[in-house]
Amino acid sequence: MAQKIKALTPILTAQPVMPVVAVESARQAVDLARALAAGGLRAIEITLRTPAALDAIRCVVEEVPETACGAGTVLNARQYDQAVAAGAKFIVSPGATMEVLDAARDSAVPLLPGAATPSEIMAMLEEGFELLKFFPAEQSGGAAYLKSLAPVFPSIKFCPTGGVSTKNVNDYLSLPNVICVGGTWVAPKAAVEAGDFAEITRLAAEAAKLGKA
Ligand SMILES: O=C(O)C(=O)C[C@H](O)[C@H](O)COP(=O)(O)O
Repeated sequence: MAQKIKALTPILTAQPVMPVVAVESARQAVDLARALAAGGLRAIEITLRTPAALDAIRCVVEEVPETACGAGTVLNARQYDQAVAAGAKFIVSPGATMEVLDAARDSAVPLLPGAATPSEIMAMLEEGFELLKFFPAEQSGGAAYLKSLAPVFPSIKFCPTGGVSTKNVNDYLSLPNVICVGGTWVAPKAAVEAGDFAEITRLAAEAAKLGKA
């Protein structure tokens, strides 16, 4: 098994919801990670979609040790290595390329690669990856689509991300092939910009109570 399942599983099973965030500064990321952890969400995916992301990962790893800080939107080996150097505990990719899979094989830091179709899932199985991100979840067919994959791919567990919200989260979490979900709703941009971290703690606490973990 190329995937470091033993390292990845505890991170994905510790909480039902993985907060996916894009941060403007390292300070904002630290405040956010603390607010989420206070609500019971102690893993966070900081996407490499802002210039502050790598610095943010570095600071969260140092200053919020109770949080498992991962890097998201990792699209190539260079970003994989940069995220690992920043201290990321796990790497998330919206899809999967041979380059990213090779980077994962060479690293102690586990990868959650993305897949959305049966052929993509079969390619991941061939490469030894069984914990997958399902992205973009809602837009690709949602919980009904994932449910139909379960009997065909019994060994695969997904983290659906993209369009998951309080409205549909239970549809996903009730499926046998869902290990957790990813989403931005627990850290809304407006609350982050307003510095309303109490609201984020409240949303995190609500999310932490959902089924699964
Ligand atoms: O950049 C990535 O690799 C991502 O994972 C993108 C996220 O899945 C979406 O940002 C989810 O956004 P929501 O639909 O608001 O929950």
